[in-house]
Amino acid sequence: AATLGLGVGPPQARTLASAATSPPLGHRSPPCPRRRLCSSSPSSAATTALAVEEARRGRKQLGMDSPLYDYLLSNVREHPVLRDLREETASMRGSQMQVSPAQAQLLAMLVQILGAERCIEVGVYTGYSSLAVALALPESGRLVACERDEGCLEVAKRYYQLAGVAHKVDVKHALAVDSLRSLLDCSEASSYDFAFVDADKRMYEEYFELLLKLVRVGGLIVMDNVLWYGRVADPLVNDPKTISIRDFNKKLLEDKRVTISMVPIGDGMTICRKLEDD
Ligand SMILES: C[S@@+](CC[C@H](N)C(=O)[O-])C[C@H]1O[C@@H](n2cnc3c(N)ncnc32)[C@H](O)[C@@H]1O
Repeated sequence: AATLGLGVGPPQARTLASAATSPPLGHRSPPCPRRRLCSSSPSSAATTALAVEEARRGRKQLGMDSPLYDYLLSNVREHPVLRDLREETASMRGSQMQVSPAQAQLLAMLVQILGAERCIEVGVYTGYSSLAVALALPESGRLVACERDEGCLEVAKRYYQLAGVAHKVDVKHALAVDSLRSLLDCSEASSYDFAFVDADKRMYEEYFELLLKLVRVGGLIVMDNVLWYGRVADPLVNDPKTISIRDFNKKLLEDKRVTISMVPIGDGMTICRKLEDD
């Protein structure tokens, strides 16, 4: 999910019906959707701007035109409480930060495939992705949810209650780095199955290193926004967040401690599987 610092605007998490009322993407996009992420295109700055605008308008899938995006959304199974949260969040500042329903569904499936019991999320916002993870956990499961914004957490906690999963979520209201370090100080290294990172982009490398200590061998760390609206592929875009994600992606490609899969869902998520302990 995107960050407020991007300057991208309001409601992204719309209902399927309201998403369907958006002007067709094809009216404004180049003939080949792949061009949206093509850095060698002479109009790369324009296509990057288009991707950012798409996010602002609630279009949460890079490189996909309107009918196909609507079709994707109509094939997502979304828990009714997740849908209510998405609809409430749509009117809130920063709603474009929320992961898409398709992304949340993938996160939940990864948790289920892993048989995860212990999870961490970095960047909760109003709780959409964390609620999807908590719903996928068994009754005995635990999700450590790290978020610095108290107002967002109030919304998230209300929805954990509504969905009957509040007992599974351990909310850490603090800077995420401090929360992760305190888990390590409490001897919780190599004890987590799954982590999802969706917070400040300039801290990705630090979060990844801390989580690599906290996650067990075979466990997953999923990093969001790795395609950053296509900005990472545009050599003309060199703001600090873009450079940070670009550098992070480059390092991850060489990192022998994990196997990786960069999945072009939403704004891009890289799934990392830990191979070894230090
Ligand atoms: C992209 S949003 C998360 C969206 C969420 N995953 C969802 O699907 O709704 C990023 C969140 O990270 C939080 N955040 C940013 N920097 C942080 C930090 N250093 N420590 C804790 N939370 C942070 C922001 O307050 C924001 O709510």
